[in-house]
Parts: sequence; C-alpha cells; structure tokens
Amino acid sequence: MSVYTLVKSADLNEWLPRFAIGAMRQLQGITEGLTNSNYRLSTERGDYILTLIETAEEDEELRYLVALMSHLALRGLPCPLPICDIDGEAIHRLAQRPTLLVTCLPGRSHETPNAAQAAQIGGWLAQMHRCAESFRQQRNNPHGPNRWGGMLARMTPRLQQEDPDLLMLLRSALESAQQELFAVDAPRGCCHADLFPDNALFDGERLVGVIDFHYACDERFVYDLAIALNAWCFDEVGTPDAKRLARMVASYQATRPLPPVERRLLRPALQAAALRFALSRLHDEMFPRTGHQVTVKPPETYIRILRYHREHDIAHPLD
Ligand SMILES: Nc1ncnc2c1ncn2[C@@H]1O[C@H](COP(=O)(O)OP(=O)(O)O)[C@@H](O)[C@H]1O
Ligand SMILES: N[C@@H](CCOP(=O)(O)O)C(=O)O
Repeated sequence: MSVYTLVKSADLNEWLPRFAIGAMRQLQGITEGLTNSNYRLSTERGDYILTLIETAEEDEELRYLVALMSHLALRGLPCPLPICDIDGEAIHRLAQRPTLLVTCLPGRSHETPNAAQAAQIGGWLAQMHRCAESFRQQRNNPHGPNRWGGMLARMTPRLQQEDPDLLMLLRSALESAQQELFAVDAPRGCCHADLFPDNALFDGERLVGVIDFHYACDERFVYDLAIALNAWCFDEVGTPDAKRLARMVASYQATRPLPPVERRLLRPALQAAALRFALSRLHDEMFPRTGHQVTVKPPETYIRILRYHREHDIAHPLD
C-alpha cells in the first residue's frame, strides 16, 4: 500500500463543502499504487477517489491530466472524470499537496488478464491514440529517456559490485533505445504511458474503464503500445503469451492500423518499454521512498522481459 501523506477526517470535513458531493461517510487509504497517496472517499452522493500528488508535478502538468481525462471521457472513452469545486476548479490543495478528486469507477483489475481482456485494452489504447488528433495540449514525458541515464548512473556503483552483467544489459539497452527509437521520427500524441493491468477495471469480461493518467504525456504511439503489450502479454517470469499478443495487436489495428514506420519501430519500442520499468523498479528498490505504507514492485519481471526482447523478435510475426 502506498500512502505517503495522511489525511485527517477533520481536514477533509473542512475542505469538502467546496464540492457539491454531500457530506463524508467514509475515507479509506487504498492498498494499490506506487507513486501518490490515494483514498476512496464515500459521501452521501457516491464514491470518489482522492489523490494527493506526491511527485513534483506542477499545476500546469495537472491541468494537462484534467484536460486529457475530460477530452477522452467526452469522446466516449471510459475513464474517471475530474470533479470541480464550486468555482469550477479541478486542482486543489490538501495537506500541503496538490490534490485531485475524480469519480470512482466500478469493477476490478485482473493481475493475470486473459486474451479477451487484453484485446479490449488494445482497442481502448487505439481509440485514445485516435483521440490525440483533436487534443492540443502537450506534456513532456516525465519518465522519458532523458531521465534514464541519471537513474542508471546513480545505481551504477551498486550494480558494478552486485551484478555487472545486468549493468551491461541496461547500458546497451539504453544506447539502443536512444539510437533506434527515440532518435527516429514517428507518429506521436497523447499517450497513457502506464497502461498496466492494475490500471484497467473490468466487470467480468467487460472493460469498465482505464485509470491512473499520472504518467500520461506526449510520446510516440508505438512506445505506448509497447508498454501495454509488455504489461498485458508477458507473465511474471518474462514469458510471452502468443494469444494475448496476437489479440491485442489485432484489436489495436482494427481501430488504428500501424503505419510502416511503427511496424519497424515495434521491436526497439518493446525493448525501450521494458527498460523503462526495469530501471524505475530497480531504482525504487535501491532507493526506497519513505511513507506510511509503501509498495515496491519486483524489477526481475521487467529485467526478464528486457532480456527476452534483446534475444527474440516478437514484432515481425505480429505483422
Ligand atoms: N477512478 C478510480 N476508480 C476506481 N478505483 C481507482 C480510481 N483511481 C484509482 N483507483 C484505485 O486506486 C489504486 C491506485 O491508483 P493509481 O492511480 O494506480 O495510484 P498512483 O496514483 O500511485 O499511480 C488503483 O489501483 C485502484 O484500485
Ligand atoms: N506501472 C508501474 C508502476 C507505476 O506506478 P503507479 O504509482 O502508477 O502504480 C510498474 O508496474 O512498475
């Protein structure tokens, strides 16, 4: 569970009348999530998610998230809706943190999704990328390749001592990502950038909605697709599931066919996407954040997925 900042009921009772959502019934810290402090807030009018932002996001970046969620929801893509206060403001401050209040979606996430669920996510992501055509705001990738060199440098002394082979793998993957993906021009626009199974809620087989837009940014679409393919179509020992991969790519392409440049970039994108989460998970493990309850996800899965993509090309059979 990640709750870094404790919210007291008394503070909330003072804050809540700014919203037309009735009096508080219950406030409960949420057990999932790594980055921010999340609470489920039940009021007389319904259930909401209260997020206290724990990163250095500026109000301008939060405005991007609020505008993006509203843009997608208006176009029929299921996702949470930001709640504005009586002055029409969606970004607030609570316990000295920037704070967002959004609608709570029903349903639950599946740790091990099946092919039908992966296919729906492929379709959802393609629709999001299509919605990018009419979304004018921009945000640089807060977890993009320009951060990776610094993270690796910070981990290098320990990796040199404990796992020099892994250090070599990460260094060469970083070089390939920069040269083979991020130096190449490709279609881009708003991306979710963290579309993992724990960020999608289902009612049985039916996708209810996608949550957690905190890493959403302007990026190459093929990289966003690669993040989702790694997250939805590999098991925790880094073995791919051919059926899920095929269904997810087919369903993505039914809404947004991959242009030739993206087909060529899919393999480097899969490697870069695996590297991104191998690095952040290793970094969180080596330099844990302090908080009331903190979750850390195992880096090994993503190191294995990265090794897999270095040795195999799953992109071409998917054409
Ligand atoms: N709008 C929402 N509707 C329902 N549940 C949500 C919503 N937003 C967050 N959650 C719950 O809170 C958990 C943590 O949220 P998440 O956004 O992933 O955390 P973080 O802010 O740390 O990235 C999710 O796994 C989910 O269980
Ligand atoms: N999906 C990432 C973790 C991102 O953190 P969160 O706060 O959005 O849950 C991973 O699996 O490493």
